[in-house]
Amino acid sequence: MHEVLEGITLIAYDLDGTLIDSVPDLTFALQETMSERHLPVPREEAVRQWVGNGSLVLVERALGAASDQGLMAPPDKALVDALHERFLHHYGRYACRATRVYPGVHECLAAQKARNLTQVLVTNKPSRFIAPLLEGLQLGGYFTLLIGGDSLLRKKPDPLPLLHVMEQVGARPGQTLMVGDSVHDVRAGQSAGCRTLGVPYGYNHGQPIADAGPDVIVESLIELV
Ligand SMILES: O=C(O)COP(=O)(O)O
Ligand SMILES: [Mg+2]
Repeated sequence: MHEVLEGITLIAYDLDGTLIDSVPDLTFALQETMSERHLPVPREEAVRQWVGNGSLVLVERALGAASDQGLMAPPDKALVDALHERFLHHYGRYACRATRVYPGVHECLAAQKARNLTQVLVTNKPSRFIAPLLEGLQLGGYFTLLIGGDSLLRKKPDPLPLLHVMEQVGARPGQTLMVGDSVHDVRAGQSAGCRTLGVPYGYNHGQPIADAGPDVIVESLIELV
């Protein structure tokens, strides 16, 4: 067993960029959203830099980038909100089209289940997409709790989602490991007093995850088997 799991009873996983590569479908939904308004469509490499703070911020970043490039007027709140609604609509239709589970994820989840560790999901993704995605990718059945970016009053990097899940399952911070791909996961984990583990293959706004200072970095979750 990997030493980072010593004394751990609860593992909280981030979703996008940690368990699944969802950027192709997020990109497609964002492209549909922008193109139906005749706005410039973003490329996948750009979207990869923008994911991490939930869907509203994703739409804001797409509009902000287009306006910074002089391709449109600065967006007002009404436009951001309207496009966010359309984004949610399109993503709801295509969330599982090209999204893939990263190597080692199934094996890791099955191994911790066999060890009787409690596993929960703490993502900034809107909660309505979580269960259908997990079902579609055969990842259902591992998680005791599913917390989305709109489930509680505040989302990562705020510690609230982690404090909530620890309270719900009766785990102390010292018994809890936060696993994620971005600085927001590491900050949330650190602020909640948890152990933190980073993966380098996801989305961290183009920065190495080491810069966020997690306790441990693993190349793949297979290392936790
Ligand atoms: O929806 C996002 O922006 C990121 O979601 P995550 O917290 O699962 O990485
Ligand atoms: Mg993530």
